[in-house]
Amino acid sequence: MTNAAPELLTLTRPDDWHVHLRDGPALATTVPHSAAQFARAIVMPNLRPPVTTAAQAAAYRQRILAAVPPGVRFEPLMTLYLTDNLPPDEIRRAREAGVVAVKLYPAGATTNSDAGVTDMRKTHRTLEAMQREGLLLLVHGEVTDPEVDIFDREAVFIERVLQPLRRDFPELRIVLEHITTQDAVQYVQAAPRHLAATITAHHLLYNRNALFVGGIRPHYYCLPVLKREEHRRALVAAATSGDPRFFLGTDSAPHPAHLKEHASGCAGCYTAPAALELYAEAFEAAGALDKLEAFASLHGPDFYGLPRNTERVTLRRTPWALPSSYPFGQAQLKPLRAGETLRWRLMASTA
Ligand SMILES: NC(=O)N[C@@H](CC(=O)O)C(=O)O
Ligand SMILES: [Zn+2]
Ligand SMILES: [Zn+2]
Repeated sequence: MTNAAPELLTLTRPDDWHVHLRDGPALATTVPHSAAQFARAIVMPNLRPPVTTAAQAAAYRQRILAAVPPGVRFEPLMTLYLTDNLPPDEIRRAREAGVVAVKLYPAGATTNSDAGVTDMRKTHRTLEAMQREGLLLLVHGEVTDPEVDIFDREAVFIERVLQPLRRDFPELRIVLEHITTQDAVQYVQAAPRHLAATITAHHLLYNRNALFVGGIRPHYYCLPVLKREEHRRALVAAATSGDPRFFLGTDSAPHPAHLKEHASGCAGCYTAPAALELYAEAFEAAGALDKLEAFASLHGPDFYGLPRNTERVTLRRTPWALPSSYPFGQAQLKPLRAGETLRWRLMASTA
């Protein structure tokens, strides 16, 4: 196998179906990184305050576009943040403004989720409107019940929240974001239709040991938190299986380095600058580089009902050192694998 491994890997230009670009001066760092890697990205709405109206989404989109480097094609796909009182009327306005999806954060589940949903029943009329207007529901799938062990919160969410939700809204298209467990893989595989999942590069590459190698390592801390090796293996098997219900979503989630290296460090891994390289590493380790294109570039647009990209990109097997940090407004931003050598490198894309 290894001596047949390719030096170059060319694929349809990929998209990122889950990314945090943040706002303000952060966009000068995050947007060029994502635009160098991806043609389109589903932009998460967990700003402060969150993006809850069509008008806010349209304005945020313009700020993102203003940060795209000249000559680069990058299309931000906008989302709204579901709250207990997002009016059903806003869904039609959102669709007309080009918003493609609404994001469910259980209140308190993750970064900037305090405005999230406290009780699903409060959202039912809005979910009906989404089902009618064809907007997707994107889900941070963890319960917040402090009685539930943090490593079980995804599995419990599926049983307590997702299962009833799918029964009540059978025509709603749902993406279970950044899945981390074998339970989630099996649940998605068992669903006949309208359910898919994104998988991050870091959950394909690491298990929970990575958080504690030689001391606590905050740059490996994200939510949902890394899980046991058996779960990582289930994610790799799903991503490399060719099953169209699994596709790429980096969940690249930048935080200033001083707030990650902190007594109460923020959750989120910044992977955008080398996202495709990290996925290639995970697929290569599984002997499945031939499955990367479908996962990274084909399954996502197919599920969202959007055209596939026509440009191609090339990855080259050549060692290079990832920078140890980037400027991030007044702060520093440390990517996952800061200063380390990567095996693959993305070359410029071609038409
Ligand atoms: N993944 C994370 O750990 N953090 C994300 C939020 C999220 O996607 O849950 C963030 O916005 O920082
Ligand atoms: Zn999340
Ligand atoms: Zn996220």
